[in-house]
Amino acid sequence: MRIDIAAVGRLRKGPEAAMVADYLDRFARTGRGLGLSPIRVIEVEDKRGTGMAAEAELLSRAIPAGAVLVMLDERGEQPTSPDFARRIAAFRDRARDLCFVIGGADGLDPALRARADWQISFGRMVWPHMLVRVMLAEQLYRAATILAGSPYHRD
Ligand SMILES: C[S@@+](CC[C@H](N)C(=O)[O-])C[C@H]1O[C@@H](n2cnc3c(N)ncnc32)[C@H](O)[C@@H]1O
Repeated sequence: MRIDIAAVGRLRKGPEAAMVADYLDRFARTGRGLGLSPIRVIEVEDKRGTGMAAEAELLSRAIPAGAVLVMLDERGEQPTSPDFARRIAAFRDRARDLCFVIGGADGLDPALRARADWQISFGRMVWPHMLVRVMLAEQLYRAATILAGSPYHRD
């Protein structure tokens, strides 16, 4: 199963980039025996000033055809980590690829959000999009450890 993260903006070298790289590296190692390919991050230009619609256009072009669209949005569903892992496994078992989408400073264009197959939230507070990348990378790694039965996650 292929998992991509399509995100607005370029993550510069720094603590967030180091954390994302670390979690994605751990995911790649844990996911190898689980039928989960290494995660690819696709960055699109931050079009602050020209509006969300321009970013939505770039994101639409970046999203792989046929992928299940999982949008990150504070208004979305709040699954537990084990539920998140189970849902990923269910998509994998149906041979579906996933594309997680993270908006820019203005958020995700409503027309793009309307295309979501699943909207997930990391709580009702709004987080900076670069931190959301770190949180998503960690949750994906956590999901892989849950599916692998390793003791990283504790309820
Ligand atoms: C700074 S936020 C944009 C907030 C924007 N004002 C809005 O109303 O959507 C940038 C992106 O980070 C992600 N994000 C921020 N907070 C989030 C949360 N609590 N749960 C899930 N994703 C979140 C979303 O993808 C959002 O588009």
